[in-house]
Amino acid sequence: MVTPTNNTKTYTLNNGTVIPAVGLGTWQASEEGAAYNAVKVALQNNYRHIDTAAIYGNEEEVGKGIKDSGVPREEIFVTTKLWNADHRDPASALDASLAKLGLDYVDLYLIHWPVSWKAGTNDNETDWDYVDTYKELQKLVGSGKVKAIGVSNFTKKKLERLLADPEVTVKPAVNQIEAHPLLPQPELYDYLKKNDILLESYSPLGSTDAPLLKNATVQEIAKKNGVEPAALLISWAVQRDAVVLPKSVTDARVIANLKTFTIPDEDFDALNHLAEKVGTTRPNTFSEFIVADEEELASPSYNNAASPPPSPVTGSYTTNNPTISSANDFFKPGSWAPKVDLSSAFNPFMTQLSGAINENDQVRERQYTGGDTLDEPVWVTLKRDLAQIGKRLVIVLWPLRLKKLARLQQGRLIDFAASNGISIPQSIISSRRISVDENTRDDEGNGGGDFNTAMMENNLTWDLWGPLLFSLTYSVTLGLTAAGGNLANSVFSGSFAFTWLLYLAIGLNIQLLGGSVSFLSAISALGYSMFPIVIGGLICALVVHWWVLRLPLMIIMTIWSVYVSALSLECSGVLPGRVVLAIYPVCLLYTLMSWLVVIT
Ligand SMILES: NC(=O)C1=CN([C@@H]2O[C@H](COP(=O)(O)OP(=O)(O)OC[C@H]3O[C@@H](n4cnc5c(N)ncnc54)[C@H](OP(=O)(O)O)[C@@H]3O)[C@@H](O)[C@H]2O)C=CC1
Ligand SMILES: O=C1Nc2ccccc2C1=O
Repeated sequence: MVTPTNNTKTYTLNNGTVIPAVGLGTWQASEEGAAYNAVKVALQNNYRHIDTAAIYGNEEEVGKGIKDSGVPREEIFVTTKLWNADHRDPASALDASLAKLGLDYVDLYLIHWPVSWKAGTNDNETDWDYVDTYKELQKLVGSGKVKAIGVSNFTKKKLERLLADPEVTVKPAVNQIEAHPLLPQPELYDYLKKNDILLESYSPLGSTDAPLLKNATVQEIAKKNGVEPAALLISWAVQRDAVVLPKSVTDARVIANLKTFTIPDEDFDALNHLAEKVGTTRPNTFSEFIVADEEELASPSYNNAASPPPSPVTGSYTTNNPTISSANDFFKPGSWAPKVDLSSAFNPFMTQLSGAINENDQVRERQYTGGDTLDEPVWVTLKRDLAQIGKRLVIVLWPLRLKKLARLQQGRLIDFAASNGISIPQSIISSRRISVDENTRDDEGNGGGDFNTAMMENNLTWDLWGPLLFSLTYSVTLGLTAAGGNLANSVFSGSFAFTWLLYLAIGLNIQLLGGSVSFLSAISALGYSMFPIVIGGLICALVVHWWVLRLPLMIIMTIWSVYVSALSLECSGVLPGRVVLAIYPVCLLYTLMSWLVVIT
C-alpha cells in the first residue's frame, strides 16, 4: 500500500526551459466557468503547469484562472497551441492567444496538428505544410512571447522530415501525443528520447469519461497497490519520463491527479506490456487520425517496436483499429478522386472485435451524426445534414475508394481471426488481402490531409436522412408511375413499408452475423447504397418508359447498389466468408425493388 503524493518532478527541455511533469489538461473544460475554476483550483493545489489551445475556446478563462490563483506568473508553465487554420500566420495567432490569456508570453507554443488549412476553413493548403509553419514558429523564439516551441500529433516520419530540413534550426522541445498503457507508442517514444524531444502524454486516462479506468489490468494493478486507477495511469506516464496532462473539471479529481507514486517494477512492466495483448484497442475514436503514417503502419518496426524502458520488450505491439490508416489513406490532397473521409462515413467497423471494447466505445458508436443539435440554429443543422448526405452519396457514386478500405478492413479481420483461432479458408484470405503496393503511399509533400474535417466530425457513425429520403423518393416514384392514379397511395405506402421492413430484417441479419457495425449504421449504409436504384427509378419514371430499356438500366443499377452495400458490409466487421450470407438478402431486396421499377 502506498499513498500517492503531489508530484514535483520537472524536466529540462532541449532549450534549457524547465517544465513540470504533471500539467492540467483543459480540453473540454468548456462549460462556462469550468476552465477558470479548474485552473484556479489546480494552481492553488500545487500544479504549476497548464495546457490549453486556441481551439479549446477557453484561453480567456484559463488566463483569468491563472491571475486569480494568486500564483506568480513566473512559477507557472503555460502551453497553448496554434490551430490548423492559422498556420500561415502564427505570429498573429500567438498574439490573439496571449491577448485572451492576458499574458505577455507562453512557456510553450505548439503546432497543434501537422495539418495546414486555408485560413478560416477546413480545407487543406496545397502549397503550405507543417514544415513551413514550423519555420514561422521559429521566428517567434526571439520575440520574448514564447519560451519554447514544439509540435503535437507528429509522427516519427513527420518529425524526421521536419528535422531534415536545413532551415529548421530550432529543435522542437516537445511532441504532445496521445500516450497511455493502451497506446504507448514505443517507436515514437524511442525516437523522441534519442532526439532529446520530450514526450507529452495527452488523454492519459483514455480521454472523455476516462475509459481506461475501467480496464481490468489497470484496475487490478491499482487495487494491488492500494491506489486509484487514475493515479496509476498518471504515475505510469511520469515513470516513463514523460509529461502527463490529465484533464478534470472536478475539484477533487484535479487535486487527486497531481498525486503520483512509484510503481513497482513488476507492475510497471505489466503496464508496459498491456498493449501487446491481442485485441487491445485504442479507446478513442479521434485517436485514429493522429498516429501513424501509412508506411509506419505497414512497417514491421511499428508492429514490433521497442517498449519503453526500463524493461525492453520483444513482443509485438498491436492495434486493431483499422481506421488509423484509413483516415490517412483516404484523405489525399491533390488526388484525383473525391476527397471524402470514408472512415467517418462507415466508421464503427471493428473496435468491438477484440472483445476489449469498453462501455464508452459502445456509446460513441451509437451516437447520432449531428451531435447535439438543440443549441444551434436550424439552418446550421440542416446544412450539416445536407453536407453529410452529400458526402455519403459521393462514396456511393465513387465506390473505388470504399473498395480499398474494405480490403484493408478484411485484411485486419483475417489477422484478428488468425490470432483468435477462427479459421478462414485460404481462398478467401488470398482474395481479400490487400497487396503491399496498394497499401502504401507517398506522404511527402502532403500537408497532412489525414486530419481535415474528420477531426471535427469523427463521430459520424450513422444518419437516417439518406435512407429516409431515398425510400421516400423510390416509393413516390413508384406510386406516381403505378397504373391508375387511384393505385398511387397503396403502391406508395406498400413499397415504403416493404423497403423499411426489409431494411430492419437485413440490419438484424448483419448483427446476427457478427458485424461490429451498429444496427442503425447498417441501415444507414443500406439506405445510402440504394441510391443508384432510386436514380434508376427516377430515370425510368421520367424518360424511359419501354421495359426493354428499363431492364438493362435497372440491372446495372442493381449491380451497382449491391456492390456498394457489399463493400460497406466488408467494412462492417462481418468476417470474410460470412459477407456472402449478409449480402444475399440485400441482393434479393434490391432485385425486387428494381423489378418493381421495371414493371410499373
Ligand atoms: N494535442 C492534442 O491534440 C490533444 C491534447 N490534449 C490535452 O490533454 C489533456 C488530457 O486529455 P483528455 O483527452 O482531456 O483526457 P483525459 O485522459 O485527461 O481524461 C479526461 C476525462 O477523465 C475524467 N477524469 C479526470 N480525472 C479523473 C479521475 N481522477 N477519476 C475519474 N475520472 C477522471 C474527466 O472528467 P471530469 O473533467 O468531468 O472530471 C474527463 O472525462 C486535454 O485536456 C488537453 O489539454 C487532449 C487531446 C488532444
Ligand atoms: O486537443 C484536442 N482534443 C481533441 C479531441 C478530438 C479531436 C481533436 C482534438 C484536439 O486537438
